[in-house]
Amino acid sequence: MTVPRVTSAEPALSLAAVSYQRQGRAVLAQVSLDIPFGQHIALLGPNGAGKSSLLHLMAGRLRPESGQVLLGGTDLQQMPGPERALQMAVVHQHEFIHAQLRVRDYVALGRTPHSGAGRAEHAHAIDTALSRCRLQDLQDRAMGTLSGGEQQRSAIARALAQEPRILLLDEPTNHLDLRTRSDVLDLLASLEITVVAALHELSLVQRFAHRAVLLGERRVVADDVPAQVLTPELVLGNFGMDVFYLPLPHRDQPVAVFESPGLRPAIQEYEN
Ligand SMILES: Nc1ncnc2c1ncn2[C@@H]1O[C@H](COP(=O)(O)OP(=O)(O)OP(=O)(O)O)[C@@H](O)[C@H]1O
Repeated sequence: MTVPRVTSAEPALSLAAVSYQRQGRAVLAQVSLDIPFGQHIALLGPNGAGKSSLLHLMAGRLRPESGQVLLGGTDLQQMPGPERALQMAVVHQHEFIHAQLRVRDYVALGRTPHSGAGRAEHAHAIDTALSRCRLQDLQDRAMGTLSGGEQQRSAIARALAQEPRILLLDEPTNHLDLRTRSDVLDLLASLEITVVAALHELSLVQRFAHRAVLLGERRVVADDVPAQVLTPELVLGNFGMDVFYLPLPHRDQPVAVFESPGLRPAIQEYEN
């Protein structure tokens, strides 16, 4: 079966009234989303809101109870895995890491769907991915000897070596130190492909996302530009935190700072 080439006239990924349950309990109900090509989306929500489940549904790893997930107009469930892998790469929250594998060989696994490519093409894609994730110096190390952050960067490099048109990531900044976290978000922001990333760090959303989708109570609570989703009302209602926006001279947008509501009287007193 050949998959129609995805064109920019239709959404890269489309969820139509997708419902999903685990062990008889509804996790997502009637979720609909159209994700255009090149858009970067932050998938937000408190623990257990269904972010990972939604990413697994988008990746075709889970099957909806009802509704459809379409990749370039084709139902993902009808699309053979290798065809899907030519278009979409996934970085899971808990990647299975092959401890004995060299970093370069692990990243090269991303080339698996490109069976028709030549040696030079593979090498170029692997070198580019290693370089973008600052892994050139580690490429001969065994994966099992890397730190959690280095393994995370390797998992992202493997996904980039796949040269996908859509990249799905589940909490890609886990395990990363401050500098690497910032680098990874800048890297994601620089990608000219569709990116959907589940993120817990709300203060970083604006660094890479054009759009934020907030999940809560099995459905999409808000879906808009990040500033319209990370409003004080929605942040308090969904995360139980206050958000303050601080202008900084070197940034175009104010920086979001999250505080416990218990500190509100002290902050208001300071502001006055
Ligand atoms: N294998 C499973 N069996 C049963 N229930 C599950 C399973 N995996 C997830 N769930 C439940 O499905 C719901 C959604 O989980 P999911 O992991 O999608 O949320 P999440 O938003 O990604 O959470 P987190 O931020 O904690 O990673 C939760 O209530 C969770 O307990």
